[in-house]
Amino acid sequence: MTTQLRAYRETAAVTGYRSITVDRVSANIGAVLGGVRIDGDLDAATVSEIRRALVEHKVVFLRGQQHADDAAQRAFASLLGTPTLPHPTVTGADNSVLPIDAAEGKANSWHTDVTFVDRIPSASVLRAVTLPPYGGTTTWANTAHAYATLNPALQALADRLWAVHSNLYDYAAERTEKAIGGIDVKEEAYRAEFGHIEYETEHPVVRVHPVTGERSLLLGHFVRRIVGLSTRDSQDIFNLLQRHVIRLEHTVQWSWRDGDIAIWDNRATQHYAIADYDDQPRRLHRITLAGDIPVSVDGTPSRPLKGDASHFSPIAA
Ligand SMILES: O=C(O)CCC(=O)C(=O)O
Ligand SMILES: [Fe+2]
Repeated sequence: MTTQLRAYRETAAVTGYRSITVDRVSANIGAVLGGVRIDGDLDAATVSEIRRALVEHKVVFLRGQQHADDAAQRAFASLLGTPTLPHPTVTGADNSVLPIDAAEGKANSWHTDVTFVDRIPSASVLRAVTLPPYGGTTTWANTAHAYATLNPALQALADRLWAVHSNLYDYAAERTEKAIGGIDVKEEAYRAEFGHIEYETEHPVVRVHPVTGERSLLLGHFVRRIVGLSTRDSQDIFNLLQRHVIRLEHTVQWSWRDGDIAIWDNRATQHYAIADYDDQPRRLHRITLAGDIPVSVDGTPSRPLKGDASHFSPIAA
């Protein structure tokens, strides 16, 4: 355990939670927070406890926030971090609120958000707007726990690897899957917009968390290849590590209800939105918080290779 992590854990253990309640959903990831009604006026103690619960449990859930609209969500998110463009290429009606709408595509593939740029978002705040009558759960995996439970020999291997992440990941493979049900025209347009500028960044496969000092595996569906390996070796090593990240014991699955909000630490998680609700409408609104450039175990920062994402910087809340 690093000194940074030990110090962090000791502080957390001594102080406990006073302003909010924190109930684990499972052993390794996820907690429900109580005693919070979101708006822009939460007191500093509550905000700092929410932040702490977030880095400790990786994804936290708030229930009963039916009063919240986009403005309240944005005001709340601004207390936790700095809202940013949700994505360097996707635009929306309001550029800090990203509608996640089934009509425009389904995120049913394991990923960490926006890993193809150097400054990966630190966290996201996702609010249920329209839910299907069945299905439509979201699953998160704890990538720090995944690293911690890897065999030490594999940890040592992963510590030395770097991966290239790109927004032009294998859409063709996705299409084959989609072709079974036919390709939605709007979805095609969304994909065209999403991929119209290529971004590529080299990230360490193991990043050190800037708050807790924990090591975590940085992979997911934007990975194109592992640096220096042949295509086959690259695929095999990716599969070996990615399979470990998404072991069910490392995950939590959330059944959305009206008024729910999920907040995840995008520096220590992957997620997957399960597409098991047929053609029922489903819509959530996401506010994305700016993050910093990952660093490897020896302190080397990620390197952008293609695409200028310098505009992908904090915007005014
Ligand atoms: O639809 C969901 O539940 C999550 C979608 C997603 O990947 C995201 O909001 O980043
Ligand atoms: Fe996502």
